Amino acid sequence: MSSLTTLTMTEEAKPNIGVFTNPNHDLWVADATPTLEDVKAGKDLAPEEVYIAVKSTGICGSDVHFWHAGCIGPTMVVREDHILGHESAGVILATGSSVKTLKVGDRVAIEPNIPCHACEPCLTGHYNGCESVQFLSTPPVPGLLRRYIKHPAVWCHKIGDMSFEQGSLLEPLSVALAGMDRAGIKLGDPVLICGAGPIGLITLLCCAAAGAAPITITDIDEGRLKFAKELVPRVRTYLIQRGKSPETCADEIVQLMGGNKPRVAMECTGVESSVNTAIYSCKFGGKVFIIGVGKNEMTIPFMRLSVMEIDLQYQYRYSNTWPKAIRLLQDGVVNLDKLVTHRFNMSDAINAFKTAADPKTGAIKVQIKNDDSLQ
Ligand SMILES: NC(=O)c1ccc[n+]([C@@H]2O[C@H](COP(=O)([O-])OP(=O)(O)OC[C@H]3O[C@@H](n4cnc5c(N)ncnc54)[C@H](O)[C@@H]3O)[C@@H](O)[C@H]2O)c1
Ligand SMILES: OC[C@H](O)C(O)[C@@H](O)CO
Repeated sequence: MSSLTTLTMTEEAKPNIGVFTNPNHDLWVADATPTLEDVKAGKDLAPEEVYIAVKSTGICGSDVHFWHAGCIGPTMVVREDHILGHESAGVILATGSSVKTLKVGDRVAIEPNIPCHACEPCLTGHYNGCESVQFLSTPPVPGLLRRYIKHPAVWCHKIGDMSFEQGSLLEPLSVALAGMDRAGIKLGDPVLICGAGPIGLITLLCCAAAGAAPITITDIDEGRLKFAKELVPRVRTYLIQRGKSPETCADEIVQLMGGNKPRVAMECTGVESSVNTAIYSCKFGGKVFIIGVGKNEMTIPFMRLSVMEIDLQYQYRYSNTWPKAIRLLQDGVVNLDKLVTHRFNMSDAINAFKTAADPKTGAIKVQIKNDDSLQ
């Protein structure tokens, strides 16, 4: 049996809506499932599932990309009406009969994946490699930009009294933490971060917390570099200028780092020239760790990697990072408060997306709130 409190539903009793895109690059807000009636009735709730009132959702660059480009790489393609969003937190409205870990009213962050729990990557703990994962907001799986969703309880993480906004930022923090873990960044490592978007900035906060020194961050946008400096005053910033070769940029970055070549370059743009700048910057035996996603094929300086014994390593989403991410926020080791620059109501989602997509707005992380919970 599922359970539901009247109190929560009175507060939440609005019909379900979602933020959609389609192959024509339209963006609109319309009715979505599950319906309010189904949620109220606890209908179709499997024993291991919960209904959640989504309170706050961050817009990710990939949401904008699905809207503007209709795809990410050759496999993630918008082929029909599609709901966006995968950075969310909310409140439990109902629990399925076998759910023991969550109760109605619990505040949770939603890990937006449903792996199969049966394939080799799942069985060896690397569920980000699940061969049949349903990743919410990657087509054709509908995303979280809705008022209500149904999700397996096991992929909901209790956030205590953390704000819903902070809860939703656990998703990009998870991306950065997966990178930190596998890149093996240590106290005193000289580190280069390429790209000062949300992922680069959160990686910067993690590198600073891990004691990397010196740290340099690059971007083509001066505003984003200024933001990075306000976030972590000790970071050195390097503006990538059009027409400068990756070799020249790399030389200037190493000079800026006092002659210290980075042991690790965290690549957070997915842009070919930036990947190459990272490769030319690194020390002998260093590592270029690539979080950014980009073109299907790229030209990279193969022999530079070879003669410098530089490892090239990649990241795909995350696994097992959320409990760690929650601890880091709760203990103040990483503070993401400043990242949210703009807030919109769900009914105003179109303007939220326009703001997130326009570099002139200075937006870093745009949040979409449910109408009754604008803070
Ligand atoms: N691997 C994963 O699992 C994973 C998860 C989340 C995001 N991503 C990817 O990580 C990347 C960063 O995400 P984001 O949300 O911060 O994106 P974003 O687009 O907001 O940030 C990218 C930043 O890179 C800057 N940039 C562009 N070209 C550059 C260049 N040549 N040199 C230096 N900086 C340059 C942009 O100005 C921007 O500030 C994206 O490619 C995103 O798709 C990957
Ligand atoms: O953080 C998760 C990423 O944004 C997704 O993998 C996205 O790039 C495609 O769904």
